[in-house]
Amino acid sequence: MGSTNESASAQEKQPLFSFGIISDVQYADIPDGRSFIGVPRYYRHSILVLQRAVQNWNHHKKLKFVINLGDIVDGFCPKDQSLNAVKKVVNEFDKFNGPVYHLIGNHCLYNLPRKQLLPLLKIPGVDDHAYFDFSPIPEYRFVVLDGYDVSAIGWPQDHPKTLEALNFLHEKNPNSEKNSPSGLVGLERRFLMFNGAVGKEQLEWLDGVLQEASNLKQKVVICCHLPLDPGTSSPEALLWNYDQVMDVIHAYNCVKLCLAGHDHKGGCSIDSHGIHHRTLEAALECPSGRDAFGYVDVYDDRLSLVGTDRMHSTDMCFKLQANC
Ligand SMILES: Nc1ccn([C@@H]2O[C@H](COP(=O)(O)OP(=O)(O)OC[C@H](O)CO)[C@@H](O)[C@H]2O)c(=O)n1
Repeated sequence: MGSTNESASAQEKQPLFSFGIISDVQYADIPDGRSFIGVPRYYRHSILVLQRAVQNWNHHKKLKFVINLGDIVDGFCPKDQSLNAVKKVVNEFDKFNGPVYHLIGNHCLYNLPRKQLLPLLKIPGVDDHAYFDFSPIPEYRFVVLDGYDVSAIGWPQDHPKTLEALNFLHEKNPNSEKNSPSGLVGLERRFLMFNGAVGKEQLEWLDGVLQEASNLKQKVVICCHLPLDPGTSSPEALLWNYDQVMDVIHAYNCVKLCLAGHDHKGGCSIDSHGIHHRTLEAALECPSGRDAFGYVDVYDDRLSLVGTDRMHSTDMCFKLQANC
């Protein structure tokens, strides 16, 4: 009897706060198409998904902020329309009655260079980097990683980061088309041009942030466009140095969830240290009338993703036996 009452009262517990989520809108004013492997993509419809998401988030009334996990405009957007397309999507996000935190993705960088993109997305990074953190309540901290810190896209062609990325790809991927995983085996299939890495300085910054969060007894949610755990993603979508990033994260006990986009089908996993990983289903892959967005209720002992339509709901307890 007691346990029934206890579980009823646990379910009635109010969240500490909630936030909205969406990923891979990849809007473009072009006809429907398909991904390289043939999955349908609805470039014009995706902005309607975003509009319905914003309506839903505003209707909720208690969402503290929204996180966009990246790729707001598709690489097939005609380049003379890129700026207007980015502004158009940002304008839709701005209809949310609260702050919106944007992450950059590869498709954003196919359209605009970092220098131009970051101010449009109001990303508070330094020196054209797109990593930052914020603390919506004293008990929680959000860490946004820049997965294209070392990357062959977005930086000027002669930039040291571009050269570092090209050298890395040359070493790791023998194909002349560096977006092709042909011949690469297992997790090596992540060494593709449309991915990137977290650089040394950013790794040191992450370590410092997690140290500080631990000292403050804060729980941490990591956000990165590129997934950080092979259990939640195809090998082709992983961050090049996901293992180095996870080594830093695993040195502390404060991280509870890693959120990602990029691998459009979505996924979830719990890693060897009990950290939840959740890759979000893409707005771009919603046919007419379908949706993929959600919000997360944050508690002191769990995070509960409430998904709409194609975005699955996921309850993420801070224990190994979480329902995922
Ligand atoms: N085998 C492949 C796959 C892709 N490409 C080309 O790479 C560019 C980016 O691909 P795209 O599928 O558009 O990237 P997304 O960020 O939307 O999705 C990431 C994946 O879902 C990760 O699993 C594009 O130009 C493709 O044509 C390729 O050449 N070879």
